Amino acid sequence: MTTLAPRTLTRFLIEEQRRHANATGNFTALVNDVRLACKRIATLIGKGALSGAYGDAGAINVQGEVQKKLDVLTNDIFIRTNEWGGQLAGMVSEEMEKPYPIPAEYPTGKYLLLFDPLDGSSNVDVNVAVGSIFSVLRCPDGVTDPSEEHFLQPGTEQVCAGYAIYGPSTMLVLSTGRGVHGFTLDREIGEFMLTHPDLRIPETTSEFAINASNSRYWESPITRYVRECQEGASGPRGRDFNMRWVAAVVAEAHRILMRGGVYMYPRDRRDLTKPGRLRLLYEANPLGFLIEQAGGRASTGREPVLTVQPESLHQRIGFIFGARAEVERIERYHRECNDFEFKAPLFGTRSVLRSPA
Ligand SMILES: O=P(O)(O)OC[C@H]1O[C@](O)(COP(=O)(O)O)[C@@H](O)[C@@H]1O
Ligand SMILES: [Mg+2]
Ligand SMILES: [Mg+2]
Repeated sequence: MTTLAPRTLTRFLIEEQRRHANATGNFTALVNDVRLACKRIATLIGKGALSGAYGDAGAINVQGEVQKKLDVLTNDIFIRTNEWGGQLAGMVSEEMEKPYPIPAEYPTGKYLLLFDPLDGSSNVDVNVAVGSIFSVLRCPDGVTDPSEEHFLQPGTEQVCAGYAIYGPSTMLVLSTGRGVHGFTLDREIGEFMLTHPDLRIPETTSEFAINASNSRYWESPITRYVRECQEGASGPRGRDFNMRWVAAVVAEAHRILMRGGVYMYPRDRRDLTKPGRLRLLYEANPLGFLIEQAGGRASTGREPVLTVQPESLHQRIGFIFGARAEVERIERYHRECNDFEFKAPLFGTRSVLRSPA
């Protein structure tokens, strides 16, 4: 009697590596370290209130948000697990104002790692799913000590993107630019097993996600889209829609990769200094990369999110993603809407596909 070769993340990475004749194994080692960071975080989160790490850390991060103890701890886990291996030239995190340089005692490598170590951290204290989101970029040639400008690459440049979700089970979902693959952590053997190969997002959906408490700040294309969904079978869409809101974009992205849907955290008028809620470099870009790789669409409402030229490390952006036909409809509503908000120069974003104005 024989057993089947296990379809593990290790095997997936080695097979990816074999596809590249000149591969050094550095990228494989990098994803291995990210995986270890996610397993460490899964263990910590899984202890719940027993971890002793619930509650606020007593500090404010660069976003002006109150840090949770777990924000700080998970950031430290990402840093410590990834800094020593020799694959990275630097890191950027939601929780650190400046890029993190690799300490002099360790060798440096050719990749940049950008991450949100704990997404949806307000969910932790109520035992609802949270996750970690990461993006891998190439460090520009000849740069060994990258500064902010070297991280400001559009999402199209990502070598790899992924997330871990710490829910009823822990999953790691990633793409190296050849589809999106989901791995479930088998806690007994400590390995991620390929359980969801080649994820695809259905082109249409009857499920949308938006924080409706912000509706008074929305721009008219979003108001129109949501109103038409709410009008259901008797409205212009001719069918009923369902709504969800988990308050963790990683969990929303995961649901959409699993069963479809559309997510909106659009630019709005709540705070004109913040053109959107989500962060471009370590939330929208990696999740947008996965969504596009799964056949969906990721947009600001006005342009593909992956083509936006970043202007700062912690830049926020309107983010709309999911079922391709729905996102294209929302983009059309933005084109059709001619009100003054649409042209507000305050929100200018530069796209690599557009010549600068
Ligand atoms: O509180 P709101 O407006 O519902 O915002 C929820 C959004 O904020 C975020 O939680 C931000 O992430 P962090 O927890 O990493 O700061 C998103 O994941 C989520 O979609
Ligand atoms: Mg986040
Ligand atoms: Mg976070």
